[in-house]
Amino acid sequence: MNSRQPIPVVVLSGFLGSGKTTVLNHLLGNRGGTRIGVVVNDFGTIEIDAMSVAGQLGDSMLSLGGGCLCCAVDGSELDAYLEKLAAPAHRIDVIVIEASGLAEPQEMIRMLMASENPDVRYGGTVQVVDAAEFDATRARHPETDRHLAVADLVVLNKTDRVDEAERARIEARLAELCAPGIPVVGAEHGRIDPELLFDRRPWTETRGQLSFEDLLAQDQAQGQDQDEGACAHVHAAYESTEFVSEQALSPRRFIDFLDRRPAGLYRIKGFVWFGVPGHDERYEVHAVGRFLRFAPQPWGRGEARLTQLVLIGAGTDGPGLLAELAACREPAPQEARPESMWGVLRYVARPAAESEAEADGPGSAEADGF
Ligand SMILES: Nc1nc2c(ncn2[C@@H]2O[C@H](COP(=O)(O)OP(=O)(O)OP(=O)(O)O)[C@@H](O)[C@H]2O)c(=O)[nH]1
Repeated sequence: MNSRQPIPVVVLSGFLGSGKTTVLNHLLGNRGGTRIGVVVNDFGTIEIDAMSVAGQLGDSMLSLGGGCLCCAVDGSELDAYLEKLAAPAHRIDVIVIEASGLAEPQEMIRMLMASENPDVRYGGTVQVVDAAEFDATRARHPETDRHLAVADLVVLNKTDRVDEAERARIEARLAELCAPGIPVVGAEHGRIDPELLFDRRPWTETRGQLSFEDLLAQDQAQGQDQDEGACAHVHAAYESTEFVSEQALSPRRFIDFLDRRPAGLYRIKGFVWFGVPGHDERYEVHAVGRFLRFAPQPWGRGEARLTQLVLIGAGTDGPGLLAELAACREPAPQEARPESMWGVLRYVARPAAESEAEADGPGSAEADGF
């Protein structure tokens, strides 16, 4: 007989680049004694998100790349993952699924509610919203409103990138789009109170605005589209291009490539090796819309020097992008002058206190890529 309480499974969703991995890393770094199991679902086959959280977790993380978990129609794949994490040996208190930035949370909820695994139970959906991209994301993908409607908690992230008035406007809009009484928590860099997730009595127990029947009805409504081969999911409109290079990239040519990136190329993430003397770190890169950031990090011990990028966009020319990136390769990076890194260094995030102090100073908008 199963004497354990079922482990709550929380779905962490949100559009591309909204800050899901950042929230997850914050939770992992502030979990106290709580043991978190994590399932990461990367849209591309290069598991950038998984790499970004792996350091903190060891064997209580499972990653799935190459497509959206929400497309696993019968949920057996997800069930298999949850079963592994729920094994008593892991002593997990809560499982968080970081959905891909293009996932349909309703599908994941449906699968979790339909799961026959007695060791887990659906524990709610957290929807991460990028305050700076709020209107742009809704305009491009009206489906995101549907995602807000099933959320049990909304994290309005990147509040540092909007002013008070804009934040108030977004909050008012969110109150209309979410189910009544759903909390909207503002956050900078995903810093939310972990208690919101680890509470023994999760918020969903009192909300429950979405029944299993509702989800089945939604499914049937979508079924017709799917029969016709027109997947109703957001990600049907998006394609992912992946670039890997063992050769260093020229910082100047790469910045030039980024400056010219087409509007449809909505998200770039990964790690770049420039190999310029004095800058041999691995540079994590994030582009979300026109926003661009680099973060230098040390290479792992024995880690191969490599550039790995995932580019996600709508109507992008994959082979063309790959050709442009191939042209950024630099066969002799050790001969490059340190100044060639200046273009990259302009986009390196400064520590929070420093960037707050300089927020009104010259160049801060430039560094955000505006
Ligand atoms: N200015 C600012 N940047 C943020 C904040 N939160 C996250 N970011 C940055 O936004 C970028 C995307 O963050 P991620 O956490 O990778 O977003 P994600 O939702 O996991 O992205 P996908 O997995 O591609 O959907 C990174 O450069 C983060 O450092 C924030 O509150 N303020």
